[in-house]
Formats: sequence, C-alpha cells, structure tokens
Amino acid sequence: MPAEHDGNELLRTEGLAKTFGRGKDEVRAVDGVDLHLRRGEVTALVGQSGSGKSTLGRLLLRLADPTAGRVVFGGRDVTAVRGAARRDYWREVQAVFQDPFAAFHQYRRVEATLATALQLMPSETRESGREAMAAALAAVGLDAAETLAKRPHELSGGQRQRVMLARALMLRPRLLIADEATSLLDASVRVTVLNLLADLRDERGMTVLFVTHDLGQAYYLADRIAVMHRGRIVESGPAEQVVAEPEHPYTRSLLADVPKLHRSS
Ligand SMILES: Nc1ncnc2c1ncn2[C@@H]1O[C@H](COP(=O)(O)OP(=O)(O)OP(=O)(O)O)[C@@H](O)[C@H]1O
Repeated sequence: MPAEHDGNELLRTEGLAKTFGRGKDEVRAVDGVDLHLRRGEVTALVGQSGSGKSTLGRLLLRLADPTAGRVVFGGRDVTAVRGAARRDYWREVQAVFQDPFAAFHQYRRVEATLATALQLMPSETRESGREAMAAALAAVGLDAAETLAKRPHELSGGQRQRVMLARALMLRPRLLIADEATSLLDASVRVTVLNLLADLRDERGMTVLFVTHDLGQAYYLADRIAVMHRGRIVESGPAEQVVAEPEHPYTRSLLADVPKLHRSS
C-alpha cells in the first residue's frame, strides 16, 4: 500500500517501533509501522493476540514512548508531546477499551466518571459540563436522568461501554481509538455499538481506529483494514479488497477463521 500524504490524512506513523526487553528476551512489539488514518473513515487494525495492536494503540495515545519512529497528527509531530501539550492532544484523541469496568472505579457513579472528562476540557467550557454530559449520553442512546446516578454494576455491559463512549465524545475528539471495545459484549449489543461507531463516522465525520482480533467485525464496520502480524502491518487497503483478495497468507488464515458477527465470541 503506497503512503498517502493527501489532505485527507488525520494521523500517520512513520517507522514506528516499540521494543521490550533486551538480548534474547527482546520483543519487537511494534516493528516499523507506517499507518495512515484518513479523516472521517473507520480503519480497522486487525491481528491475533500478541500481534502488537494494543502496544501500537498506546503509542498513538502517547501512553508509551516509541523506541523509534514518529507519530504525526493533523500535520504536527506529536511523538514526544508531554505535560500540557499531551493533555491538549488527549482532547483530540480519545480511546475506549475492552473492559469498561477496568478503567473506572467500580463504585463511582456515572456522573463522576463523566466528570473526569471535564478536567480535560478548557476551563471556559466546563460551566456547561452537565449539558455536555447529557448531550453525550443522548448521542449514545442513554437517558441522562436515568443514567447519571447509576453505578457500573447497575448497568449492562453494553450500557457501560456506551457510558465510556459518551465520556470520550464529551471532548469532541477528532480521533477515537476503540481497542477491542466490542469484544466482551453479547452479539446483539455488539452490533448496536458497532452501528453507533458507524453513526459517529457518518454523522460527525469522526475518524475511528477500530482495534480488533476479529476480521468479521472489521469488515462489518471499517472502510479500510490494516492487518498486523508480529509487530508489522502486513497488508492494508479498502475493507472489500482485503477481504475479497487477501494478499498475505496471514490475512488468509484470519479469514478462514472469521467468527460470524452474530456469534457471541
Ligand atoms: N510491557 C511489556 N513488557 C514486555 N513485553 C510486552 C509488554 N507489552 C507487550 N509486550 C509484548 O509485546 C507483544 C505485543 O503485545 P500487545 O499486547 O501489543 O499485542 P496485542 O495484539 O494487543 O494482543 P492482545 O490483544 O492479547 O492484547 C507481545 O509479545 C507482548 O507479550
């Protein structure tokens, strides 16, 4: 796949790498990745467990420092942003993860969880925090009056994941990274969340990086698919093309093992 340096590009990585350990224990979790995310598109990053997807996601989020390479967001090199500049970056790039329980305190009410997003908002807009919470909950199909006082155990898995999406949306990010965000959900709820991500793209023009081990879900949702294997992107292109005419043997092996979307695992 040739590099795309068109005006539609929101994020790109250049030779991005992350190595853990040394000598014989060395693991090249991310090994020279050139990833391109276009504005207003869903790109799926697909690979089996251990292929390096989460490490790449953490590098993009600036939660880890790369061993080599660059991350360019909106034309700006963000590879080494820290402190206030990193907090600014997090307004533009938000993430939801597999287990919404893990990210937040078990006994914390939804309102307190959503309030943590306000800390990242510019102070002049914090006044309207409650409205921002209600609007974000409405955008994910939840009612503020019913939801704000609830604790995680009073919500279903799908509702919890939608609360985490609402939290991310409050910051109106330009890029949303969804890392196995639908993996633990029941099949019907999973389709609801996948459709919600599609709506965010279609109605808000949001750019989404959808990280998954499941090529079936990737095909359902994504405009483009990048296949990751042993720290490298081994194949990428329009979703139709990658699925219909896979070039790499690893992609073909993933295809042979596509779980049906309506199955729960
Ligand atoms: N902090 C770390 N220290 C050492 N090795 C690590 C660390 N984080 C990840 N690795 C290794 O890097 C490789 C890629 O891991 P990573 O979690 O990114 O893969 P993944 O595709 O996201 O898999 P999963 O879906 O199971 O999380 C694995 O071999 C893993 O053991």
